[in-house]
Amino acid sequence: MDSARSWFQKFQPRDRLRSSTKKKDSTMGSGREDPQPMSAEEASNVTKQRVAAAKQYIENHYKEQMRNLQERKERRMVLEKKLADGDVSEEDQNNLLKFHEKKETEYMRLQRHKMGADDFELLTMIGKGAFGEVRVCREKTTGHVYAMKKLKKSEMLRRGQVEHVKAERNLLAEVDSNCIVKLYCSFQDDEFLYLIMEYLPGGDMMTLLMRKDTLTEDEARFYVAETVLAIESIHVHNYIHRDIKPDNLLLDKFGHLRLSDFGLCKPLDCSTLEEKDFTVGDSVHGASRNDGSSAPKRTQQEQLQHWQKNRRTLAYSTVGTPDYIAPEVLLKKGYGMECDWWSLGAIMYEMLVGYPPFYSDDPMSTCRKIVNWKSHLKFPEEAKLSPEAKDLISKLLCNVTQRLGSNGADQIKVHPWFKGIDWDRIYHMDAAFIPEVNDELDTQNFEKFEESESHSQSASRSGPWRKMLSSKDINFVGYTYKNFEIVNDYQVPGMAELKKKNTKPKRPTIKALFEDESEGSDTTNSQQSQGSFVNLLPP
Ligand SMILES: Nc1ncnc2c1ncn2[C@@H]1O[C@H](COP(=O)(O)OP(=O)(O)OP(=O)(O)O)[C@@H](O)[C@H]1O
Repeated sequence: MDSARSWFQKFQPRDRLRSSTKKKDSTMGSGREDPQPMSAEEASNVTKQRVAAAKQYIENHYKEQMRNLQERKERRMVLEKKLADGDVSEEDQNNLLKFHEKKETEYMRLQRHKMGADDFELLTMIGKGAFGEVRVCREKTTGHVYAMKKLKKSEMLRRGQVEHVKAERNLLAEVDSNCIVKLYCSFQDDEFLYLIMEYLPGGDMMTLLMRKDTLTEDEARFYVAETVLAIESIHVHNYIHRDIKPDNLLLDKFGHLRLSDFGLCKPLDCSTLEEKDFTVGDSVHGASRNDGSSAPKRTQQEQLQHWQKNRRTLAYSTVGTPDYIAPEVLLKKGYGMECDWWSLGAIMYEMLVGYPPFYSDDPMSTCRKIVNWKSHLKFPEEAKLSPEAKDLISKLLCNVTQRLGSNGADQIKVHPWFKGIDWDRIYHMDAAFIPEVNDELDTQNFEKFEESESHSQSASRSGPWRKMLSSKDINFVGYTYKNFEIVNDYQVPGMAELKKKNTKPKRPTIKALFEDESEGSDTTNSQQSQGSFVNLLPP
């Protein structure tokens, strides 16, 4: 009953909330003018919105309860089966089952706990995007280290990214794969949305490429192959990323790759260009006027230096870099999963040549080059690419209908450039580079970011104030989420030995026992999204 009352209060029509705000303002003597009264029509629209939000809230709540129950049953069954199939003594089996139940209880407790930014100690900033920042953080009660991505709600609303951010949260919660960054929980306060993810201390591919200039074909083969698996793992869940770029390819402490940043793409606004700007490029005339070919001719080395000089500015700009976006996405003519394979081709080119295939001095010229790719895709002699590498890139950077991968990732996997790759074992093999990581808080593989003066521990939103803020917002209903994995590393006396005994070599937690060997075996969350990171399933 109490919870029913609290959701009802949460979704009170704004006119009611207004009267209480007014009172507060006058007692505080804020000097603010009273807002204009709402018209009857406005009030009715607001009420309708609130009712719809409340309905969604209740539906989510009950769906979630049912799902939790079902998932709990399934987790127990999976564990029992694993224990029965595995070589585990009876005593260990009992301990593991006890541990499992403890974990379930802890998980239930956590489900009830209202998480907030002040549950975490914020540490080094490791990433900056158009909508917020990413930081290493430590959970105060457990001491566990995570990466916290913090996104400004007002900015998401202003740029129409609400559906995208929900898509990101949904996908991360739904797809359980080695190739995707793991989401532990998500929550919100008045100002921000938060994603608490595993911290991947190996850095990102953008930083690796800036440090190495180019990769050998063997090194590139490793990363391209893992990217193929990552893209495949989201496609099988009917998602399209649409904005795959080196900044979104993260490396774990062993150097293995994980895909991240789902849904916050910053589509370059090409609407100021006319269609003819895009379509004339195949001809020599078009190429000379609109495609940036009037820019000075540079050697591969000069182009690489130029690219590196601009790279970070582009990455942190509000527009982002269009260098990896497929032409059909830029032209807004409808696109499918093939667009992610185009991005793979552009990234592979950059790994081997040093800069992306359509790099130009300004992003608009890059867009033009991309849509006129036929006249612009060139392999510099100096880069000495093997014929197989050129062939694969050319089969990825081409028309949708001819593009490799249109009929599934297997088309790409059998390409001769990947000869010798053991697709089933690549995530268990040594990575091309093993990153140097000295401790769990080490951030040496990331760029250094300057702290702005305003940064302070969760600022005024922490402490008792949090409880007083209305922490939900109708635009972001359903954002809050907690993954069962969050309790995976909770300490249980005597478990250390068991953990050692029962885990696979590269997964030093008891998690291995709860996991299925196959990718994407667990579907944990509701799916409903659109936008840059698209779920093709009906809601
Ligand atoms: N889980 C993580 N572990 C380690 N580093 C991370 C993690 N998530 C993000 N980063 C770092 O932060 C950077 C920005 O992250 P991300 O791309 O998700 O943020 P964003 O605000 O969505 O950026 P964009 O502007 O590209 O959309 C990444 O390039 C990476 O360096």
